[in-house]
Amino acid sequence: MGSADVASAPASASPPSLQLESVGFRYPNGHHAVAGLNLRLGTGIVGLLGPNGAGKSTLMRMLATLTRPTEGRILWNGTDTARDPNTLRAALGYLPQEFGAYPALSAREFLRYLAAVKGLPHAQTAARVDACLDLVGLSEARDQRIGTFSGGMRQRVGIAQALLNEPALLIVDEPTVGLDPEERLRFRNLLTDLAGQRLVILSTHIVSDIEASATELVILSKGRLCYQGSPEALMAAAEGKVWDWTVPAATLAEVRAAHQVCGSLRRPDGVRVRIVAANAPSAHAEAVAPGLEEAYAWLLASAGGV
Ligand SMILES: Nc1ncnc2c1ncn2[C@@H]1O[C@H](COP(=O)(O)OP(=O)(O)OP(=O)(O)O)[C@@H](O)[C@H]1O
Repeated sequence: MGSADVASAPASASPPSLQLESVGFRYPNGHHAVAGLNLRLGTGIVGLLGPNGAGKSTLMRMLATLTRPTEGRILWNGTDTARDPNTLRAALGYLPQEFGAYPALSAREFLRYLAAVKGLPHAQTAARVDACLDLVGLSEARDQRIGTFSGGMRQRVGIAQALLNEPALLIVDEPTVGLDPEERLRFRNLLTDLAGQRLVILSTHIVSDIEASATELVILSKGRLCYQGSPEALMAAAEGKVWDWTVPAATLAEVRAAHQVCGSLRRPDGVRVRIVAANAPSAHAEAVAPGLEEAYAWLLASAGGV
């Protein structure tokens, strides 16, 4: 199988459907980390965004069937994942936040080992492993020990292992943490290539990770859904709420204390700040078209969830 086939052809022929009905999760200490989530997701790249502690990892672990919701139901193609986790697991590729690869093994050895653990038919393993390594751009390095890899290369090994079973559902948790800008860009492009007929759920608190790729956004704040929809609609909702204002450098601390500043740029005539606010912070401030980062900041500010 060529790499293009690997990229575009998940195991299941029918389009994926993931449905959450009033899903919640309460930790044993009583902390309600996720509450009342209703979602319907199909093919595409879903960016799951939220500030630290919003409940993203808790949700990802429930979606990956590592924990069960303490409230509500998660349905994969109509099957309740609490009653029958194996239907979803057979279709799942998962790259957790902490991905442990064995540094003493080569990428190829490691993937062959995982293919055996995942129960892939032995006759197909060698070709499948090489196709997955090819897809993530590690063909040339496949016989090198993982211990010698950069952070970005290790993350690509993580994606390759998640693709072994041709998943219809690919879940990736905070994949770009610790990567340099070039590796981040490469990783983002890879995820875009992988979308095809899959549902890819990418959790992050970094807006630029999903800016170019997400077809849909799911935004959590304090365990609750505060937005589901397209990036374009989120930006449209912030229209007229983003301001460009040049202030004297000496007043910057004061401006930061009084307003929500989501960017600043030093200029010879002062500091140009980007502010999200319902009304103009000054008669000298000018409304500008919101970027996704600013629209996200506006949503969180207006939801009181920053
Ligand atoms: N084992 C646990 N017991 C109790 N509370 C927990 C536990 N794990 C996480 N939490 C709490 O649940 C909430 C959601 O945590 P979670 O890790 O899901 O958030 P997150 O959005 O993934 O954040 P981050 O981006 O920091 O990983 C947080 O308030 C966190 O402190």
